[in-house]
Amino acid sequence: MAATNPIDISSSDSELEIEDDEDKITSSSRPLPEWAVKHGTNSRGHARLSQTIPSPSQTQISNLNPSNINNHVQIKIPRHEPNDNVKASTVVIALDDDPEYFTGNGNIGQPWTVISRIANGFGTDFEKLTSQQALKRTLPPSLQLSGPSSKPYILIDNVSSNLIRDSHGSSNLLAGPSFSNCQGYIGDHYSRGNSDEIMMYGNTSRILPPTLMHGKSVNHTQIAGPDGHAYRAGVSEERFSVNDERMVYQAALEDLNQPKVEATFPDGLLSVPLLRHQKIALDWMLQRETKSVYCMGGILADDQGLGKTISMIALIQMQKYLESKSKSEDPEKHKTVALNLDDDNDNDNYNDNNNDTDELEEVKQKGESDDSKSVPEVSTSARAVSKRRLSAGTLVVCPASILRQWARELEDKVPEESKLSVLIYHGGSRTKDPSEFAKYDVVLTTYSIITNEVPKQPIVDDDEIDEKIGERYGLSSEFSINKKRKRASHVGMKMKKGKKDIDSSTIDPSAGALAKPAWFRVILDEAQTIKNHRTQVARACCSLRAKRRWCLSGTPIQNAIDDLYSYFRFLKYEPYSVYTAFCHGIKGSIAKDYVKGYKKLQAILKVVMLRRTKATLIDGEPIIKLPPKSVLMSKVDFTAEERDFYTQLEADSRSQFKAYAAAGTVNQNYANILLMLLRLRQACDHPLLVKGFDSDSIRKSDSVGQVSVEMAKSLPREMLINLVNCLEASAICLVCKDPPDDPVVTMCCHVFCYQCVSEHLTGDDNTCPARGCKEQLGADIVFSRSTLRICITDGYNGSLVHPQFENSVILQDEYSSSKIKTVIEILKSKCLLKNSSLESQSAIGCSETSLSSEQTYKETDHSGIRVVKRTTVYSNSLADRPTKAIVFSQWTRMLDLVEHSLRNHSINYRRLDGTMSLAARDRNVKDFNNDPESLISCRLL
Ligand SMILES: Nc1ncnc2c1ncn2[C@@H]1O[C@H](COP(=O)(O)OP(=O)(O)OP(=O)(O)O)[C@@H](O)[C@H]1O
Repeated sequence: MAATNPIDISSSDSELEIEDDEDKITSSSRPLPEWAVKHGTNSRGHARLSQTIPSPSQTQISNLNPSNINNHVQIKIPRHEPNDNVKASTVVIALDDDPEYFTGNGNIGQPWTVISRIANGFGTDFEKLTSQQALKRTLPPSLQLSGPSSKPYILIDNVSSNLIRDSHGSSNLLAGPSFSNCQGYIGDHYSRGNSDEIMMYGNTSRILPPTLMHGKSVNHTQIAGPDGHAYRAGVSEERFSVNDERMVYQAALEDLNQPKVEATFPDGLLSVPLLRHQKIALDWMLQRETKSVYCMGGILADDQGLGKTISMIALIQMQKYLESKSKSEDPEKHKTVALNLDDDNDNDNYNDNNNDTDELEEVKQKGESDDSKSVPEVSTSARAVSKRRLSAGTLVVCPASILRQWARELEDKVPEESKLSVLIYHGGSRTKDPSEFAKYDVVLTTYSIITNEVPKQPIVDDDEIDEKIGERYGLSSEFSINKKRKRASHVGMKMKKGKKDIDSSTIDPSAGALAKPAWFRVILDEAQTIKNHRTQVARACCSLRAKRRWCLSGTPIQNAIDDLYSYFRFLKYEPYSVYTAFCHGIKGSIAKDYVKGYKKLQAILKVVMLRRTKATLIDGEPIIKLPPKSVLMSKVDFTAEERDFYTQLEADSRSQFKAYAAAGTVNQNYANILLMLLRLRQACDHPLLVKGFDSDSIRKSDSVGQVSVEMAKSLPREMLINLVNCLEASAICLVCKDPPDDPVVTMCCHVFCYQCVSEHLTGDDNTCPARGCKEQLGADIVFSRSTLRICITDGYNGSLVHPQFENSVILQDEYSSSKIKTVIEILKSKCLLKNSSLESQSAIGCSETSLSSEQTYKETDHSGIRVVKRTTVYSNSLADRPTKAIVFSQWTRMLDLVEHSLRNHSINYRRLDGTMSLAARDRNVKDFNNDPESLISCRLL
């Protein structure tokens, strides 16, 4: 959720530095990076390099050049968001290389994102570019080098919505979607997510339509909707890259003719007024829910921070309001409508084949008789007339990190008189009785719980179809379609078989409570979580029985068009919810003629998707007015000692690499080489990070790492070896079913992504999430590869610290590195000074001005007619509010060191990291937002 006027300061490699290095990548004087670029790509076009370390190869490479040590600080002053809660502006500080920080986290259409990913995916392509070419293609115009700049390290970008997304507010960035994105970024972006993206580019050799060719101007009237203005955010013709399919697709997405009708929203249902674009969204959603014959729902794909949550809450409230109105006006009619609402057409067979009908009926009656008075109106209509199955209200599924945020929004944005009853279905003590759900208007739960409790739809056997689509460029379309036809019949058979499977799996006795009811509405927040339709989470979500279905996502397409299939499947958007139809109707059309294909896709999407960005105009006015955002990057110099340390580390790394090369063991040692690169980056943050820990144990040193090292030390060597073998043999995480990111193995020999299992270490439910395993988990019995290896090799910790530095002061906890010192200086200058002056102002009676106000004004349009326009004006008096700061790093060990300095300078802060329980996170987020005591609260991500 948002805050105002964040100032974002991140230290990282600057793009300028990265680009300057391009020539050097190909130079023989850079053997290590050259290898990293070449060998970092596997046979599928994935960059192994990026799967393993959290930074683009170019970033790593620049670290090896002593003249180009990445020790920069970037300062961004982004815009503020509409947030009635906002009491402060925010400073965001990134402490380590974080290309995401420059690129956003995967929004299509962000030029940096796209092009830097091309560079990752096609290391060789990138190598072929001269540094100037690369620079031109990579940097937004405002950042391109055209002669000496008077402000070489000050970047100002008022366009990038991704950056805004990253910094659009305290709670949003820290506890909300952005926090999860941040987590997802570390994991997804650099391992599986990034790989998929690279795969997409690997298949991409298409030429852009003429209108979108690089260097040619785009006729906006051709790509914009009939209203002539919409959806050009981040799409600048200068920025299009040849061969960039995603850009074409972005343009197509933004060409959707968006609705403009605003819903009339009764007073008293929300405690804040809806913004205009939210009223439009509400009207559109009501239409989708009430007027469409099938697929009652859709994808609300507004940009991050535009208020999708509040729009959905408005929808829930509105529907409840309409229903109670209709009931009071015509009770008979209401009954008929209610009966229809119970008709869950995608699972009609459910109870026909269901031996549990009686049981469900019993449960239903129990639910009704137990507490009929407390049953909310909204779900009553669906439930009361159900003769066949238990019904419940709205189910919201979201990542655990934003579960409380949803609860807070439902609490804060709904006035007492119209309160919705909300159940947070999470934690070990959650109810097992499905009839409980019927008592609530809204049930909030997480994707992990859905995955665990809901039987999965069968996987679509699509590999060969995919291959054919991928091969299409080399084949005549006829050949490829014929081939596909054969496959289609095969898959069709499978799907039919699958339908039976669904029915039988739905009555799976092991299914949890969530699988039982027919939900009135299911909302998937951060719906990109299900983008891979093969994953368990996606298949479980698709099995949920619901009348109305919604996907919320600010980044509806992250990797490829295939992402859409998963949404269509969930939404039951026929015929594209059937994979063969999706492949033939959408992918096949694009393969045949991409211009027509994308137009067709636009039309298909238009039906079910509403997307606006922060630059979207309504009647010529931006839907949201934000103050400018500034990005400032400053360079931090090492002290002499730090520089010596880094130079020595680099020299050691080089000679180690040469030794591998001489022995012909580069390939076998690629992980170690990546580790060396990682350590160079860490050395830029604080030399202590390099000492004594391997990469992943550093990241978890304050939680899983240290306690598990202690435990691992006490285990017999054979057991350790067995655990390492388990870890290395397992290619997928048992929770997300993707290749594990930050893999860890439990004592019961189950392998997970660290992030996936961490919920089971700190949450209420601490049983092993592997199916059928009931082991109790704890941080002490979850091991990383490096922990196990350290213990197997009798304490060797992989430290690359040269003996001459063993006792150096820079390797002490108390030592404040140059980067940390700079952070403290920035905090003091941007926050402390300003806030103390504010304090004195308020002492003499200055009042805080309101954040935003609806203003009506008259202006003359082109035809000379006076029109009345409304706009929301956000106060520019941000200077009047205290500034808060967010400091983030990808290494928790670094956060420890920053904390140390914050304490030394008596700076009040709260910490937030992925290892904390939801309750602890929630508490800290609340403190950060509300604590009047703190001049600054820094949350360390
Ligand atoms: N009409 C409104 N009045 C007051 N505050 C609002 C309004 N609309 C949105 N906000 C606030 O703006 C912030 C961002 O909204 P929200 O988190 O719902 O955006 P979102 O589109 O869901 O973002 P994301 O994609 O990151 O989840 C929240 O703090 C929300 O409370």
